[in-house]
Amino acid sequence: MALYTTFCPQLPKQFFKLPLSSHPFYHHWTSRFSSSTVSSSAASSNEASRDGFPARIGFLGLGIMGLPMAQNLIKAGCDVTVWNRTKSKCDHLISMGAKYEPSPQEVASACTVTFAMLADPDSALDVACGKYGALHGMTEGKGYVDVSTVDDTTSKLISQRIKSTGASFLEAPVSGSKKPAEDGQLIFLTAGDATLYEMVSPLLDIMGKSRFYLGEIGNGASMKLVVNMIMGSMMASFSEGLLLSEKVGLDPNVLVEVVSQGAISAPMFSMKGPSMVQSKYPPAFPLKHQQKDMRLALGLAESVSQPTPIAAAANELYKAAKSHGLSDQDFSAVLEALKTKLEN
Ligand SMILES: NC(=O)C1=CN([C@@H]2O[C@H](COP(=O)(O)OP(=O)(O)OC[C@H]3O[C@@H](n4cnc5c(N)ncnc54)[C@H](OP(=O)(O)O)[C@@H]3O)[C@@H](O)[C@H]2O)C=CC1
Ligand SMILES: O=CC(=O)O
Repeated sequence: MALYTTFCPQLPKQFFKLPLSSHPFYHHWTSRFSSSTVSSSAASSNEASRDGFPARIGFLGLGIMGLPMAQNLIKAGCDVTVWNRTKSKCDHLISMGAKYEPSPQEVASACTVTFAMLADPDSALDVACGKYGALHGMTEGKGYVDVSTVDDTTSKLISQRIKSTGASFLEAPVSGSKKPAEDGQLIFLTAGDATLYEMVSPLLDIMGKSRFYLGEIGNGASMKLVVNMIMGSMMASFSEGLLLSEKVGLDPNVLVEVVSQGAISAPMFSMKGPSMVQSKYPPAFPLKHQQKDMRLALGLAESVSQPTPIAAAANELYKAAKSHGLSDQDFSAVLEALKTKLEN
């Protein structure tokens, strides 16, 4: 399997303040999506909106990440149709002008491109391919972009099913948390249909600061899992350091400051350290999702017989944190599991 990496530098944000009709992909997009193969509902959705955006865009899954991502599309003038399992989470976006459809199928049917931001492999698969899943609204000429963090096997399965309708599929998990999502500063790790990638790039650039195209389906999912495996191990190690500093009579706030000035400085430590010292974990990246990513990354490592002892040890800590009721706290709450372990 050839892995090739193309880094597409972020176009300046001002670029998107121009009417989209001046974007190089605009004509490509409008001509592709106004082809006769598009269903009638999609054909009507292909008319340029009043702000010059060429298509109706669907967004499925409005949790911590999906909501601000969809919101940024709306703010940029896109014609967005939303769905979420818990309908009340759509209300804010509807008040901003979003349309609503009662199922993923109906969103996909009404839209040209549909994004999905779901919790885990099971929900991503169900929303894409389940009974009222997006699959049933997809036809040739449409695109499905899954931005959830899942494993490569799940992504390949969703891709196969979506493509069996004649539609295109792109996996595009994101690196970056709640604040980068709000600020349109996410990093997209994409793979799959290159034409769809080109077509949705202006939308990715509204939601993100950079994007990587990694080739075959599965490469985006795997890249995301490797990144989050590193992140999860770093957070577990940082937690040990904070607790150790305190136990030996040092001020953990000073440790955060020292770390921030050296070679191991990381924005994550500077951002989360101060609240961790106060045992506060407002959820930006829920701990249950970090543990899911550790589990999936370990499965990935297993598939190629790669030893990952550090990640395996960190995973045990996240599992312990979950069993202590910390699933919905920020993943930095892994520190609490370590405290409990030390106290036991
Ligand atoms: N938070 C973060 O910092 C980041 C998260 N991610 C990844 O993005 C994805 C979403 O994360 P985040 O927004 O934080 O998660 P949340 O837990 O806030 O949101 C999860 C979303 O999935 C929906 N969902 C869950 N189960 C089902 C189901 N069975 N059927 C239909 N919908 C379901 C939820 O619907 P409902 O509202 O009804 O519960 C909600 O819309 C995850 O894969 C995560 O790993 C990636 C980068 C950063
Ligand atoms: O997946 C989480 C993130 O911060 O990236």
